[in-house]
Amino acid sequence: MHELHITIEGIAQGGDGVGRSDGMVVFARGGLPGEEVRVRLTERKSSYARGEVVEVITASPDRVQPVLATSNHAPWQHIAYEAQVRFKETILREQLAKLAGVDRAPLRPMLVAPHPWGYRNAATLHCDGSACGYYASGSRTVIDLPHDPLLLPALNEALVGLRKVVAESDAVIGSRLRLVREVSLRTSGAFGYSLGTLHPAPGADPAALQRLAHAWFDEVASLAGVCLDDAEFHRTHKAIVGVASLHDTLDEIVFSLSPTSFFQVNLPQAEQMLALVKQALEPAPGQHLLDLYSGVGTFALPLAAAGAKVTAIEDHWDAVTDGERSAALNGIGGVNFLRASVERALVRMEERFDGVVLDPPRRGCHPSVLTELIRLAPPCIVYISCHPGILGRDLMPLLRAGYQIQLLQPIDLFPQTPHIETLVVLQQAALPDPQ
Ligand SMILES: C[S@@+](CC[C@H](N)C(=O)[O-])C[C@H]1O[C@@H](n2cnc3c(N)ncnc32)[C@H](O)[C@@H]1O
Repeated sequence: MHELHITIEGIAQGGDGVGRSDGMVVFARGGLPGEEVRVRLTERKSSYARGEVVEVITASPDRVQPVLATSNHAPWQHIAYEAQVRFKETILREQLAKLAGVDRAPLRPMLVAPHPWGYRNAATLHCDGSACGYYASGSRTVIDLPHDPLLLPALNEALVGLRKVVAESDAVIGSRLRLVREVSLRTSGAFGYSLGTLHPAPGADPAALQRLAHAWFDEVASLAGVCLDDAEFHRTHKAIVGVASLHDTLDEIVFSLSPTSFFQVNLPQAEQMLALVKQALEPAPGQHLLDLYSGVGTFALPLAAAGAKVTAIEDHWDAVTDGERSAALNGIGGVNFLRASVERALVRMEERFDGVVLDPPRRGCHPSVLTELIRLAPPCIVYISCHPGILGRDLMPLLRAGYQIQLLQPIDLFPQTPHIETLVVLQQAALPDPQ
């Protein structure tokens, strides 16, 4: 493949270094601003090209020795943590200026992570029969990863146990990791135990899966259960052995969590985010709040615990069941979960809400959701986004409708990766004084 010698001038959303060659923009994976690099091209279009840095000729002072030899799931591990934070702030500022025309917004400095490694409480690893780890950059080749430094220690303990069982008991299990195409792990920081889920490979022998689950469970003392992802019945995750759900705490609320429900992976940082949501919405008796894309009620339950009535909308079956179970477990009465898509549920709503939390998946909101929100006209909206470009796109209609940004707070939920989480507090502009 063709190679180029370029100087990296900036950093793009997504994390690649950006340079130029003969007027063409080059996105260089692994390059840092200020560096002179040699890039091997992997894709070439008329106006831009993409490639991989294969040699750093002049290194940036922000470059550090990577912890892992290769890794697609920690693509910023070669950047010093302070510089990661700086780059994320720059990308966020640029994207909001470009896509939402927001250039004088009160962008606060990033809330940095106290633990830039060893923070994740959940992960899904791919298995291909001999390797268990993550995909290599831009391919479906699984890179074997015996120890993942992004994970909480209990999850690495579970992974070590799985490998030992597979290595030692090939005869018992029958067919090594080819039995499973993925392994999901979730651990409870509060209670110190974990849950494993096996996603079977096509045609995997059910009896061998059972033997693998039991052997893994017996090997790792902190595993409270091993579940089977039953792809034919998406809504159920049966425990092969032990329990099929786990408890963890956030804001002193105990959450019941099924293997597939979304839950924040970096809980110390999620606590900071929740504190900002509560500060913005000031939940109190007499208020009615709306939590859109509510998951298991990460925001809805603490807001209801503070006395507000909360309507929570979420379309994932298990997440709603988890939310309802957690409300009962904590004696929180004021929350009503609607198991529905936000797009469909909002159209039918007529109530007046005192505030809204909006935490969509990476793709952001369907335009109709923003139109309906504008119709409902809550005085305060807290938008939580994991993609600055999509955030810029979704802010546009809200700003045009008269909302103003009160707070723009990036929170580093995902150190060692280019993912950028941002919390935006929007207030309806005051109506003109009739005098
Ligand atoms: C980024 S997560 C946020 C969950 C929750 N707010 C939290 O912090 O844990 C987005 C959630 O939206 C849900 N979701 C995705 N699309 C949806 C839709 N169209 N309608 C309702 N829920 C949806 C997903 O299942 C997921 O639980």
